[in-house]
Amino acid sequence: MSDFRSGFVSFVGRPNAGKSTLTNALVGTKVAITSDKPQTTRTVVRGIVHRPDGQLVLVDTPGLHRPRTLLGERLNDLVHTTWAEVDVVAMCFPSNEKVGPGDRHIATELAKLKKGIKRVAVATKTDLASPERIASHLLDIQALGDELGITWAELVPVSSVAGDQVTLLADLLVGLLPEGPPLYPEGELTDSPDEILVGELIREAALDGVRDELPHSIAVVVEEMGLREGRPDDRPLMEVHANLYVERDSQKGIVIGHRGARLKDVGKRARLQIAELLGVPVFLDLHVKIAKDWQRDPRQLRKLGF
Ligand SMILES: Nc1nc2c(ncn2[C@@H]2O[C@H](COP(=O)(O)OP(=O)(O)OP(=O)(O)O)[C@@H](O)[C@H]2O)c(=O)[nH]1
Repeated sequence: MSDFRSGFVSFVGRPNAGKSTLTNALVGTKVAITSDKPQTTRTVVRGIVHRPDGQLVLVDTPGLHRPRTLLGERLNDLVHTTWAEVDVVAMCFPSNEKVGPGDRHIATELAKLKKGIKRVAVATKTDLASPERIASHLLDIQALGDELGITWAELVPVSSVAGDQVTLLADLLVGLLPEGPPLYPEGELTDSPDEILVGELIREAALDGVRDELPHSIAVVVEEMGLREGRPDDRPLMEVHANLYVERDSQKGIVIGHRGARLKDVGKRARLQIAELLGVPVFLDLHVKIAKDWQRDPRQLRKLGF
C-alpha cells in the first residue's frame, strides 16, 4: 500500500463557523458536540475518517477568540499547539456571513504557520446562501488569502447539513496528506475516552436554551461510569455519575429550574443521547455543584480537566 496517505487535519474558524458539524459529517457519527452557542467546543476531540486510500485524523479545535479569562487563554494555547502538529489546517468561512475582522484575525495567524503545513479554505453552510452569494464569498476568501500571503491549497464550498461536497472535501484533504501507514486501527472513530464524550453530551444538553454568559460557566465532569453489576446479560444498564459545575449560586438556580424541572429535562435528553452513543440503556445520576469562579482559578481548571 505505497500510496496510502494519512495525517492530521485541524479545522479552524471563528465561533459558530460550523467546524464541529463538519467534523461529524466527515466521520459520519456524532463525535464532536455542536451547538448554536459560540465557543462551546473545549475538548480536542479527534474524529477519524477511514478510507481505502487514506486516513484523516480530524482535530477539532475551540473557536479562536481573544482571551478574557484564564480558560480563554488555555483554549487559545491549545489551538496554537494543535496547529503546529498538523499536516493541514482547514479554515471554515460560513457562507451566510461576510468575511470579517474575526476571520482576518485567524487568517493572520494562519499566515505565520510553517511552510510545510497546507492551508485549505472551506466555505461552510452553503445551503444557507444563494449561488451568487457563494460565488462572491469564494472571491472574498481568495482575496483575503492573497492579501495575507496565504496560498489556499484548496478552496471548497460545502454543506454539512445537506451533505453537499463533504465527500469531495475528504478526497481533497486525503490528497494533501503525506504518504504513510494508518495512524489508528481501522474502525476506531475517535480516541476520546467515552467519559469525555459523555461529559460533552451532558454539557450540550445543559447548554440548550441558556443565554448570555452562562454557557461559558458550565463544565461537566463524569466522576464514574460503568455497567451496573448483577444485571442479566440481555438487559445491561450503564450507570453514569456526573457533576455539572457552575460558577455562582444564581447560575445553579437557572440550571436546576423551577422545582428541578430544567435539570430533569437536561438529564433526560442527555441520557437518551448517551444511550445512543454507547448502544445501551443509561441511568444518569447528575448533580449541580458550584466551583466558584472556576474559569479564573488554575487549580479548579486542572480539576475540571483543562
Ligand atoms: N444550515 C446549516 N447549518 C449549519 C451547517 N453547519 C453548521 N451549521 C449550524 O451552525 C451552528 C454552529 O455549528 P458548529 O458546528 O457548532 O460550529 P463550530 O464552528 O464548531 O462552533 P464553535 O464550537 O463555537 O467554535 C450550529 O447551529 C449548526 O447546526 C450547515 O452546513 N448548514
